[in-house]
Amino acid sequence: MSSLEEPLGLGDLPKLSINRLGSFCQSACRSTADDRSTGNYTPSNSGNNQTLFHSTSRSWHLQGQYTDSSCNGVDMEFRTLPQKVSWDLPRFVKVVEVGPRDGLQNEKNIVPTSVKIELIHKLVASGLSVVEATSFVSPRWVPQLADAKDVLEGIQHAPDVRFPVLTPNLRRCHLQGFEAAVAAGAKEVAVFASASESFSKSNINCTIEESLARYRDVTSAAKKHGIRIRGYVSCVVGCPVEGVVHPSKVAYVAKELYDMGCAEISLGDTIGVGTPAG
Ligand SMILES: CC(C)(COP(=O)([O-])OP(=O)([O-])OC[C@H]1O[C@@H](n2cnc3c(N)ncnc32)[C@H](O)[C@@H]1OP(=O)([O-])[O-])[C@@H](O)C(=O)NCCC(=O)NCCSC(=O)C[C@@](C)(O)CC(=O)[O-]
Repeated sequence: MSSLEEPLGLGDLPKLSINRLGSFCQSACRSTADDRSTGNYTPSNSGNNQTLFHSTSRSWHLQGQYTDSSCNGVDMEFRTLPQKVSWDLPRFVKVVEVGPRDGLQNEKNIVPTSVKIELIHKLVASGLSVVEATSFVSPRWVPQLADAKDVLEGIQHAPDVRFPVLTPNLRRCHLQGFEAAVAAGAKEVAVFASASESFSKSNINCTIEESLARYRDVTSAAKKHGIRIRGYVSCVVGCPVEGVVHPSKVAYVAKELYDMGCAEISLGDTIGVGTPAG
């Protein structure tokens, strides 16, 4: 699942100018640093060769001759490749890792809490800075994540890593949903709507409008607590029951989520039908 932190219009996309295509391929093998605010990007220099990848306003340039033996033991030089290749790329790609939630919610066998915590720590250690940790949903609906409180309380929080959790409602009774998430230390939550009525019904047992009303409660409480909110729209291309989903429905739900304060909207091709035509 990917999402854009800020919507980029075509005009906002930077032009990528690369003097040597091969250099780009090689640097991609071992990229290490990515300064999102400036667009500066400096691959590691573990080999003997130097390369610099930087941006000046909207243009990216790769400078210097580059040979590298660090990727697959191949020593390549790209003198013969085209001198300049240009195409449009976004300034950065944000990865939101959802395995501990989206992956484990479907596991036939319930994964022990300690293993979930270890998984999350390993994902963070691999360099991921946003790891969706769990869901504060009904344990009747998703027994695999019934230990949400223990998982969120058990992980080591770090200032530069975010652990959003799914919250389907403010609460139903006792300490549930958003309120339980906050009590367990959540600093970021996600609400999840659908562009398809059938999917909404089967996933969260309510209509799209009912879900949006619940999420308005969640988002207004989140704003009071200074908690960041992500929004999901499921079935943005197709629904397993309804088939094709019209883009206007997706736009409607996304705008509602945006208007209620979601800082980021994930458009999910939930059943994976958004493949290129032809
Ligand atoms: C939304 C509900 C809760 C409605 O479920 P409901 O049964 O309609 O809820 P209700 O209000 O009638 O309450 C029924 C029972 O649930 C309890 N309850 C009510 N709320 C909570 C709560 N927050 N936490 C714990 N318990 C809760 C409530 O206390 C009550 O308990 P009882 O009195 O019967 O003992 C339910 O349908 C649910 O939990 N659904 C979650 C489904 C889910 O997690 N789906 C997977 C995530 S979505 C997804 O994967 C898509 C996504 C995000 O990845 C994007 C994409 O790829 O498309």
